[in-house]
Amino acid sequence: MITFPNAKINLGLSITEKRPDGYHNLETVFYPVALEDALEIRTCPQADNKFSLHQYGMEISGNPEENLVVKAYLLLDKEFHLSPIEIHLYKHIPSGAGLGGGSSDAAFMLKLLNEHFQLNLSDDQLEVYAATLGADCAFFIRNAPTFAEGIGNIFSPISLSLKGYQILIIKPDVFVSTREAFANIHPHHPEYSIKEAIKRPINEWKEILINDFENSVFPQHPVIGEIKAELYNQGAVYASMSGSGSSVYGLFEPGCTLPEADWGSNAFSYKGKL
Ligand SMILES: C[C@](O)(CO)[C@H](O)COP(=O)(O)OP(=O)(O)OC[C@H]1O[C@@H](n2ccc(N)nc2=O)[C@H](O)[C@@H]1O
Ligand SMILES: Nc1ncnc2c1ncn2[C@@H]1O[C@H](COP(=O)(O)OP(=O)(O)OP(=O)(O)O)[C@@H](O)[C@H]1O
Repeated sequence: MITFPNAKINLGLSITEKRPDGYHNLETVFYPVALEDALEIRTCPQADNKFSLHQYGMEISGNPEENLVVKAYLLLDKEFHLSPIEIHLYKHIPSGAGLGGGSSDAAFMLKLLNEHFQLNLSDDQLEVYAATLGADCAFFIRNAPTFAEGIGNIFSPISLSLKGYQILIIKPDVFVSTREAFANIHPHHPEYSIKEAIKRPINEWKEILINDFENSVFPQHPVIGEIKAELYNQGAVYASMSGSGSSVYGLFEPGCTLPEADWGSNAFSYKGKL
């Protein structure tokens, strides 16, 4: 059985307060994007090991046990004693990009196992499992435009459609640590609530929809801010860093030609439709 875990972008991201547990409360809108990994599982009842992981495409650091798809399998195996499986993961979503690639793989693995082994878990139950694997994971269970608060795990659906808009995502060859990005933030409540900002026409977002991480990440990695400026130069209606970086996206009017530019050596780029 095969599935295609997709990426997300953040439309606005306010870090509102630091919590006693060290995490931060935030507000953001998650929006799914059709940049996808591929994830396949096959049951191997006779296998000696519970799982084997075969990876292709972009490399991910860490041992198989640290891969979020394996963590997702072991989480459900603890409860439901699943058959051994072979996992094939093709990585196309860059890591350390703020695109939620690892989180998406984990959530899609839970959904895949639920279907494959007929566990009959509801979306609510899957979200609870997903939330234990990472801050962004639960979003990918329902995978629809969502306003998120808390540590990024309390959801309310929003009616927002960017259908027809085009997206260009650029990830320069720069690694931003999410943990460090949070550590450099001075939390505050936004002047213009993201929930309200998102209701305004897209051509007004430039002034009112802000990702708080840009202020702390751009000075350390100027190339990321330069890409954002270039996306506006080239006609983006809205441009922003996603999550804690290092990727930046631009939204472009339906039908316009997306820019071709030299985004720097080893930069990753993706063009698609929302
Ligand atoms: C910034 C976002 O990308 C917004 O979409 C996410 O909140 C980050 O999610 P993520 O990469 O899945 O983050 P995790 O792997 O769960 O956490 C990495 C580290 O970021 C910090 N962290 C994360 C989420 C949060 N709400 N507050 C935090 O302070 C913690 O130090 C944590 O140890
Ligand atoms: N299946 C996986 N795909 C990608 N990264 C994984 C996976 N499993 C574990 N990881 C680890 O998770 C870390 C972050 O990966 P991820 O792709 O979620 O990045 P991100 O861009 O920081 O996402 P986010 O938007 O959640 O901040 C990487 O350092 C990687 O070692």
